[in-house]
Amino acid sequence: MYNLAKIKVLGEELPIARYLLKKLRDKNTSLSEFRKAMSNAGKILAIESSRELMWRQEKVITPLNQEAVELELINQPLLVGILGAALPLMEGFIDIYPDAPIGLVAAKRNEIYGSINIDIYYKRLPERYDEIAYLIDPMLATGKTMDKVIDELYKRGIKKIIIASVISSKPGINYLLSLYDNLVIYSLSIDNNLDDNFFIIPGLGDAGDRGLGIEPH
Ligand SMILES: O=P(O)(O)OC[C@H]1O[C@H](OP(=O)(O)OP(=O)(O)O)[C@H](O)[C@@H]1O
Repeated sequence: MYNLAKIKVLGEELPIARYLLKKLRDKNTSLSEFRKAMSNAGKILAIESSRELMWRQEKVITPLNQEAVELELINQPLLVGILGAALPLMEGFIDIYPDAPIGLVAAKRNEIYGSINIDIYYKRLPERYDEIAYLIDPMLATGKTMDKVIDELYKRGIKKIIIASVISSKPGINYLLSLYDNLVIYSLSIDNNLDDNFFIIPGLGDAGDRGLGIEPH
């Protein structure tokens, strides 16, 4: 099913990913613990997906005046976060890639006649960026928000998009795969279903409300 795409589910191979998912899914997790777990999820997503970026060898001289050859990024990836749930997850990415430029998009999901419509109401993206972009959002539910933002990124010259999410739904991934054949997706978990309100189940609830500490109105 996922022949041309690359999908990495970190919870299948990294115990720490399951440990973070336990914290994030538990409805009794406090705000500070939730944020910490999100930020750590961002770090492991950033680290595990570093193989998707372009690196060059670079020589350094150690304090013992010895040469060592290690790696440096050829270009910084653009870190694009979808507000507001992505904020604590972005923190982890920024820790790992402190020199990376940041783009922000805010999107609202509107339910109309039993389906979801996306309204992008804020965009702070470069006019052109001919490099790799991360698309960072803890939840990939129907996939419609990501679809809108992917479109914005391709219009700006982005040549490869790495989706980084904490929980993705099977229907949401299938929706994106039906539209794009070259997606790279890193997620801590893939959950099977969406409920009648298009929330991922079992999921972790509303990642925006839980990570920001308020319900908007
Ligand atoms: O895959 P989709 O069905 O498009 O849904 C995913 C979107 O829903 C959540 O945001 P939400 O609408 O709750 O906004 P918030 O982050 O501001 O709370 C989530 O953070 C994604 O942005």
